[in-house]
Amino acid sequence: MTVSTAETKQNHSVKEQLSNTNPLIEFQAVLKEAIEVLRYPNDVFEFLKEPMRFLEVSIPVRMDNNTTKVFRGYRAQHNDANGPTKGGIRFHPDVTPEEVKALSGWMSMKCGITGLPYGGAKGGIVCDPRNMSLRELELLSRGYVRAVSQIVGPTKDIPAPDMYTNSQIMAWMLDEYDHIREFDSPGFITGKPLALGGSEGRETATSKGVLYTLERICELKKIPIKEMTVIIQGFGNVGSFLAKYLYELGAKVVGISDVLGGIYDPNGLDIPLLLNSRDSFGIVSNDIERSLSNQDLLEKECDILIPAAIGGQITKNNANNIKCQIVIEAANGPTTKEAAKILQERDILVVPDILANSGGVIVSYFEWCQNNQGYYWTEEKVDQHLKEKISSSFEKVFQTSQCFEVDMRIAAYIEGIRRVTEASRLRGWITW
Ligand SMILES: NC(=O)C1=CN([C@@H]2O[C@H](COP(=O)(O)OP(=O)(O)OC[C@H]3O[C@@H](n4cnc5c(N)ncnc54)[C@H](O)[C@@H]3O)[C@@H](O)[C@H]2O)C=CC1
Ligand SMILES: O=C(O)CCC(=O)C(=O)O
Repeated sequence: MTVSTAETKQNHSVKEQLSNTNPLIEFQAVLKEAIEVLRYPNDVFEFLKEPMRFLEVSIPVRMDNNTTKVFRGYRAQHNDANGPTKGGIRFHPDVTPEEVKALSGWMSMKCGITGLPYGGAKGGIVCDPRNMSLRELELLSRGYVRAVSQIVGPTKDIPAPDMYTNSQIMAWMLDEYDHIREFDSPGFITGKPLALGGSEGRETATSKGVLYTLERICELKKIPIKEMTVIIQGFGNVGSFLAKYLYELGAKVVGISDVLGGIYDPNGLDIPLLLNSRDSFGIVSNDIERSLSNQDLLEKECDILIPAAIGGQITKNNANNIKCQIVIEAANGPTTKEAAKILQERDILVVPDILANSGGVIVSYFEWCQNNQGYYWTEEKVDQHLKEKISSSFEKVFQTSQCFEVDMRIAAYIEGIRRVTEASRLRGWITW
């Protein structure tokens, strides 16, 4: 697959925008504010601002043209006081150590809010999977597992899919781990195919979680979803299922995008057609015209804006131009702290990533429980438990935001920090 000029331009402008945002600094800034609201000592900030463990590895891969290419890979384990660490693996050309560290911190917060018996982790490999063959991807996936095998495992650190990784990549990783350990360990990784011990409902879990969060917001604001206009940035695992569910519920999805640009129609898009024309990387067929850039799409009028692609999309540069009532963060880290402040001043509600997209890790937890028990649930059971867990997490964060008079992001961090620090304190890792 070759990269088009349009894509190069799009990537270039995204990079320019991202160059001003460092996800680790973003994570640390909100962490610090939440710790101050809690009146916890600064030692807590010093303890949580970086992952407890960070591994950087080289992965040599014999490419199809017979040359050897060496890829950089990372695994960050933020805090394991509450249990083994948990978090996805991202394959993306722009992966950086700072991004992986921040993503691991966000995972700790997510697991804390939702009360899962995990700490946060995240992995990443600097690569462009869209320009690699299946054979090369398999070798890279297996090489990554060999390189990190000492620090991962079903009771240590459990990976899962994230951007540009999927159930097939999880299957190769599981197989490699089983070879190294010499026994069958389905609980090593989640988001794997059903035939290898995956869970019903994991593929759709993140988007369903976002949907349940949105339903709660609509109830609170007393606006029916049917009357909503929605824009979704990103049409991959999260964005595409979300578009499908919203369309089925009668909402008007007026804009979507992929890495190549935005597709917009104020009368509503033909979502079934777009779903049929997307590839496994969440890219819609080139026959469909992208009338505007990703950045322009974010500034179009709608009721609900859902960033569901990459981080650093809503910044101080465009926050004043956003024209919606509610932003639901399906992606990790799409809104910078400065931008969130501007949106709050403009009375735009932001539902934070660490709450809104926690459906993925919640169902990954159910998958791990099923693997440990060797007993598998129906999709209805998975869905019912997901709804219960995300709804109770939402109520907790909402109450905390009222109680401390803070926005939902700070409230979500407060819940995450409380749980991580309680376990760390009981273990004697921090004292005050
Ligand atoms: N898959 C999961 O279970 C979870 C995913 N997330 C987050 O949701 C977001 C999306 O993840 P997935 O849907 O799994 O990824 P994916 O790889 O399935 O899809 C990514 C989508 O984003 C688009 N995209 C890539 N680069 C872009 C750019 N520069 N500008 C605009 N669009 C771009 C792609 O074309 C594709 O449509 C990520 O931030 C991820 O960390 C969060 C929680 C769980
Ligand atoms: O399913 C998981 O364990 C982690 C999903 C993830 O990486 C995320 O929530 O960002």
